[in-house]
Amino acid sequence: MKNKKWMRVVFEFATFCKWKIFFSVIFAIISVLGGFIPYIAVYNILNIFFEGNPDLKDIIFWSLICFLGYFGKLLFYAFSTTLSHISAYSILEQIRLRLINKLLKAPLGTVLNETSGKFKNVIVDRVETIELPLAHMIPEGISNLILPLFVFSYLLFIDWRMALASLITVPLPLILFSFEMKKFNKKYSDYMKASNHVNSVIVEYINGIEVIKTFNQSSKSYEKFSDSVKFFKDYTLDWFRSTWKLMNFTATFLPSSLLGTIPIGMILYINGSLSPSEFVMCLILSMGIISPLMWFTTAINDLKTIEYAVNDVNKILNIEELKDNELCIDLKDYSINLNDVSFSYNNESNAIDNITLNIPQGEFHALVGPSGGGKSTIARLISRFWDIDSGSIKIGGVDIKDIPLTQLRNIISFVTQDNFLFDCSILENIRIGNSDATDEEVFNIAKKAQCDDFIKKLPNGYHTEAGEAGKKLSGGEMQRITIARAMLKNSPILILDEATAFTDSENEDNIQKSISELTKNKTLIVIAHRLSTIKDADNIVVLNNGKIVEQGTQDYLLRNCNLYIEMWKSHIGSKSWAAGNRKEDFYV
Ligand SMILES: Nc1ncnc2c1ncn2[C@@H]1O[C@H](COP(=O)(O)OP(=O)(O)OP(=O)(O)O)[C@@H](O)[C@H]1O
Repeated sequence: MKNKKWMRVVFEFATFCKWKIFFSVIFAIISVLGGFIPYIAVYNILNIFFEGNPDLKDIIFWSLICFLGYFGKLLFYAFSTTLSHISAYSILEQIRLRLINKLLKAPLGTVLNETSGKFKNVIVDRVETIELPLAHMIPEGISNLILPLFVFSYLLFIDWRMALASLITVPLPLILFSFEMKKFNKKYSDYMKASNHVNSVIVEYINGIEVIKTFNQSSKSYEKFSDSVKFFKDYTLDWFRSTWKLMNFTATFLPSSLLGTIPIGMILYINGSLSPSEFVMCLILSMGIISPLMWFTTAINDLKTIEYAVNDVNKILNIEELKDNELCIDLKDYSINLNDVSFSYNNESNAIDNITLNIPQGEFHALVGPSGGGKSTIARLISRFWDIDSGSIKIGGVDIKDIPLTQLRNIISFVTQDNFLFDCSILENIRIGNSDATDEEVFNIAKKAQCDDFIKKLPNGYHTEAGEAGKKLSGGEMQRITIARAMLKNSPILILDEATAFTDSENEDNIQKSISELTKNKTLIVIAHRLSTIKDADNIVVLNNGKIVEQGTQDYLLRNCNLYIEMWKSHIGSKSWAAGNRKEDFYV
């Protein structure tokens, strides 16, 4: 979807419920007609009185007509608003489904690069702001536009001079209002910026509350928070102050049509060109023209709200999707080949520079090197979080761009240090790895992943909710649950990105046991800072500044690669330091 105008986008989403919208419009028009009937009835009742000798039957008859008109108006208004609300919520549902679908099809890297708060803000909050105006636009817009037109036409029919007199208060506020509207777009855009800033500061404040308290930053960060809240209040009040005189003048002067109809009506009545019933009727009708039109002053604001929300939605819908294939491809094996691969995140410097790497099926390869060397980037590119800029990445001899994304996701398991648990039971959290797995299979896998013992100790065992359990689980235990999940998935290629990064040695031991179960007979890529965890790898690739410095077995690297030797020494140093300076063998 290119940068379409926001109204077109709304219409596009509205097409699938077009009949509901159509009938909402029809019912709104019928409701307006119903609302117009009392005017006719009142005119007739007035005539009966002014003609003298009023007949009670006629008055009751027109009163009933009046009542029926009101009843019809309310009934069809209810039908119209019901349909318009159903349509609005259906449109919201469609927008949200399209957004979620887009996040699935967009490059994972692009999604992860954005803060989750931003997506949540658009998908939940901004989309919600569309509902109210959208649901009320049809019934209220139609009745507030068509009813005054009918009333004005009826007024014209009774006496065209009184019809014009009823508009006497319109020109001045309209001219002043149109001047004010010239500034509206800019003011609204600044208002939205200030509002978004407050939102982001609040989200940052809540997300970072632990750091704020730990580092005793409460007064400083509170200042940032209170400043932005104050700025928002000041801006909104300034805008309000700059317009309140005009708005109040418009709100009181514009609907005062009696200022025109009473004096002109008096003159016409005295001249004898307006009967008493026509005079009274014109006064009543004139009061029903302008007030409904005042609704459009608030509708301008509502339209802007929709415009901004739809534009935010559009930004997400415009994210370029990864090209995908439908048909599953036969792969000869699960080897991985990177051939002359280069990739840059920002089109400036290459995070990965002309990397060539062959990982035969079933082998264990490790990526090591200083921070920022490109280890995680290689892992993400093999999983196709992003498409590479040049070269090729093949699995089983097939370019990963030609492998359907669902197939690629099935053959690769990516275990990172972010142990995300969904808000469901531990059992279901593990079952995410394979939704067809039976409870027994989940229990067995949990045993292999060294999870069974601690899960059983939770209040409801495997049925404990992850949120409740999360507070009682250590980082290492959560890690083993995600490893169990990956074991259940049982995909032929495994990527472990710093999987043991933040665990103590006791936990590391358990994790190592679960990892060795997980990795049996798999093509394995491990990114690790703890070199002891990858010392048995078939091949260790040392990366620095996006390039391969050297590769080989641990023995080979300890003899030939200075960078690896330095890394190994510092690893051994930190290990022995952690163990109370007990010197360990150089080869652990
Ligand atoms: N999402 C991103 N957007 C932009 N640049 C990125 C992104 N992720 C990484 N980089 C940059 O790419 C380069 C390689 O980063 P990468 O995360 O692959 O290194 P690494 O070797 O895994 O580092 P570490 O050991 O610290 O995790 C770095 O210069 C980093 O700043």
